[in-house]
Amino acid sequence: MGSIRSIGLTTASRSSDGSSIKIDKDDSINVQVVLRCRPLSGDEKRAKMPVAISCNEHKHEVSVIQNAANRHLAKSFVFDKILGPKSQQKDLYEQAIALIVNEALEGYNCTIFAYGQTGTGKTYTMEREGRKQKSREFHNDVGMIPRVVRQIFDTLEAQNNKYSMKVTFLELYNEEITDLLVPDEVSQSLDDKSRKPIALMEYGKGAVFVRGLEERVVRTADEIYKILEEVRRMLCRRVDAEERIE
Ligand SMILES: Nc1ncnc2c1ncn2[C@@H]1O[C@H](COP(=O)(O)OP(=O)(O)OP(=O)(O)O)[C@@H](O)[C@H]1O
Repeated sequence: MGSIRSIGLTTASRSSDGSSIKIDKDDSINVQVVLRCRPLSGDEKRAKMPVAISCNEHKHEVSVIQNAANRHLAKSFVFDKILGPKSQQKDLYEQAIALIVNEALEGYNCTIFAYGQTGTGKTYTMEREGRKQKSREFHNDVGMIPRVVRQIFDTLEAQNNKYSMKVTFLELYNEEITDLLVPDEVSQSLDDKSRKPIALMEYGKGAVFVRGLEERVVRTADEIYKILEEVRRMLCRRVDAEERIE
């Protein structure tokens, strides 16, 4: 069972003449499912594991190979978009993510999440970090979250508007919500009364929000990268501590 980690960005943007941005009140929900197939890993290749799928990006179709010897295709599935094993992070970003970020900046509520069985590439696709030394340039394998953060700030700065931004960062695991912006040391030192309750609340029409999450005001993309790094380290420490207990 995997966990869901969600980093939330709340932006309020105001044009230079002081009028606020227009938000379309259309409640319709538009869901797109993009399938990304990762290449075989080094270990899988060494173990001579057969390739189990065949991607047709043009037809938006993936076929499951039932018999690897004669490449018999058992079943095909159609998605809104397919990215095959040769696809790069940049391809996914340009073809499926950048547009959603533009919509979020126009005032729509948008969510991007990765879903899949363990080892399928969720962390690689979403979180992978890495910038070339002393440069704004990303390495090729940098994931979606750092790219989204950069696009948001680049767009807001280019518009020369006033804006404010807050981030939240939570983990949902085994039906429990953990606020990742409250360091483990702090959360363990609080007594029950001082601890902010974290609950998933509904407010009409199926919309939900998480009450009691820590929010941090951020002014630059680097401040968000620092938070991501801080949380990544905290999670590594947590995994180490759990392994020591086992
Ligand atoms: N598109 C890709 N290209 C190259 N390597 C990839 C790709 N996707 C994933 N990998 C590699 O496959 C391995 C598993 O990926 P990852 O850890 O991202 O899976 P996950 O879905 O997050 O797994 P878990 O649910 O267990 O956390 C990693 O070594 C990662 O570097």
